[in-house]
Amino acid sequence: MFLCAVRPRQASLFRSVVAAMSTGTFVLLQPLNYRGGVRVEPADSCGTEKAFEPATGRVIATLQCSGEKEVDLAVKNSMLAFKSWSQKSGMERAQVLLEAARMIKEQKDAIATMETINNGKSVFEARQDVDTSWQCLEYYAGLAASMAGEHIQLPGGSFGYTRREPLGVCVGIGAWNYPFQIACWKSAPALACGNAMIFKPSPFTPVSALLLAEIYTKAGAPPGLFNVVQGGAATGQFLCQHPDVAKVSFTGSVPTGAKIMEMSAKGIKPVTLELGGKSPLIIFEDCTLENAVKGAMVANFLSQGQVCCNGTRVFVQKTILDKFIKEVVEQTEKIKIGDPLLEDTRMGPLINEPHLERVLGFIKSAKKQGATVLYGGKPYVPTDPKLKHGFYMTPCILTDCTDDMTCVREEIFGPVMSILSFENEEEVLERANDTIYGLAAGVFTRNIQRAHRVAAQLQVGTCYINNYNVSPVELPFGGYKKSGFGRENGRVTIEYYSQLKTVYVEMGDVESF
Ligand SMILES: NC(=O)c1ccc[n+]([C@@H]2O[C@H](COP(=O)([O-])OP(=O)(O)OC[C@H]3O[C@@H](n4cnc5c(N)ncnc54)[C@H](O)[C@@H]3O)[C@@H](O)[C@H]2O)c1
Ligand SMILES: NCCCC=O
Repeated sequence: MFLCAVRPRQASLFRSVVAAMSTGTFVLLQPLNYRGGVRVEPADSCGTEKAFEPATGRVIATLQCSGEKEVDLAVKNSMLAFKSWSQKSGMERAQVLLEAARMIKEQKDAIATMETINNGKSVFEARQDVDTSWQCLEYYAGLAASMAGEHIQLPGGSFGYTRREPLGVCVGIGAWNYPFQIACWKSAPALACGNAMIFKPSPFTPVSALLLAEIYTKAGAPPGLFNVVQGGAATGQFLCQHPDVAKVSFTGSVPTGAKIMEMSAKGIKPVTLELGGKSPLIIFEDCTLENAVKGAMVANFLSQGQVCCNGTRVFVQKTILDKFIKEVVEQTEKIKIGDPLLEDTRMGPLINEPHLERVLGFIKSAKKQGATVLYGGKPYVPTDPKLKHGFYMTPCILTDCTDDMTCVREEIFGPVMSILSFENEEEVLERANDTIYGLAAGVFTRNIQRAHRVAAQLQVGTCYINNYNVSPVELPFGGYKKSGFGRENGRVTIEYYSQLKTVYVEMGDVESF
């Protein structure tokens, strides 16, 4: 068994160590909080949490959940960093972000390996997540120097101008499905705007945010600019309720999002909420079928189906239903399930045992409600003996689904595709929009007018035309309805991490009463 104890200045050692690692060998012993530019044990704790390697079911770390005192220390430390960082020019901030992006690129394989060990997604996918992470840092580095206000001419030679200013210490709270990417997508725009950030990863995936923290420090960020506190709900609450926290950006479930908003409302803090979904994917008879099938696979089985924007309600026009089902089953049979660190694996384990049970429970209830399990949906034990306690299942295709079934209404967050049929555009639009969620949607058609007409009418934050689950950092990402508000990525996110000051300048005399 390999015991890894990596210190901040040992990044190159870390790289070679991780590159040499295989499934079933990693144990993390060093402190998991990051404050003031170094790893630290929390000053106090409110319990412990275990982090697993989903591929083997082994515990890789036991983390101390940060208590109120540790959260306060992290906030004070970040406030100090904010003082100097907020005074820097956009170009100066950009240099740090660009250097951090360069280091992420250089350490891509090591970061992806670590992510795979802690999260279970295939290393093939984890590398793509690392790419969208450094790209995000580069993107906001590019915007940092061009952030500017306006000059407004007023009567009598007086004038006004606006300054785009940072908010202060921002909190980022992450979900477990994209641990490194979420930390980057929140911190890059926050830091580019001149804020400091305290990030709390999910207790299931505490590891990769620390790699990012170390990279920021090495890239020249002042100590405390990006701190990491570990813990679960209680630690998250301490962060949201702290009076010196200026903003909370949250990624996670709808019920937790509601709590975050409530806590933030008490402190009049702006929030960004990136929440769950139950997105529709609409496949018209005039699509290119091969692309539509591939799109449905990407929309459902990426990251073992644990993706917020997955298109899990697959509406297929009746005339091509049989053909589509035949093709999608054939493609699903080919998915290689197993050790996520192997190059040709495309489906690893789910995040943990309770979640696996929950997903299997949805399939059971779908059967009870009349759906047909056409393919998969069963626990899976890989042949490799070291994987026998991992949290695997076969990808599942449900047919004969109806709009009122639980599997069609609720977010399953696992590899379960529900196929529904439809007759015409008007009908499918009404059904697609009949949900509390509004994160994403997809439409496959070769009719250009129809594609844009449908996209305009879908009540969602992102609509993919003839593709699915593509996340270029230049495009804003976020939800409508209960899938949240605020955006990540794109130019618009600058507005969510900054505030506007108006300055009035009098050029004449003050008129008296
Ligand atoms: N829209 C998006 O961009 C996006 C991206 C990824 C995941 N998600 C959603 O996230 C969910 C899965 O993630 P999850 O299971 O980690 O979600 P979750 O809501 O259980 O937890 C998310 C985070 O919130 C913390 N937390 C839990 N209770 C809290 C509280 N009372 N106060 C403060 N913090 C608290 C958790 O420790 C974790 O860090 C799914 O619904 C998925 O769709 C959304
Ligand atoms: N790749 C971005 C999607 C994150 C949602 O879970």
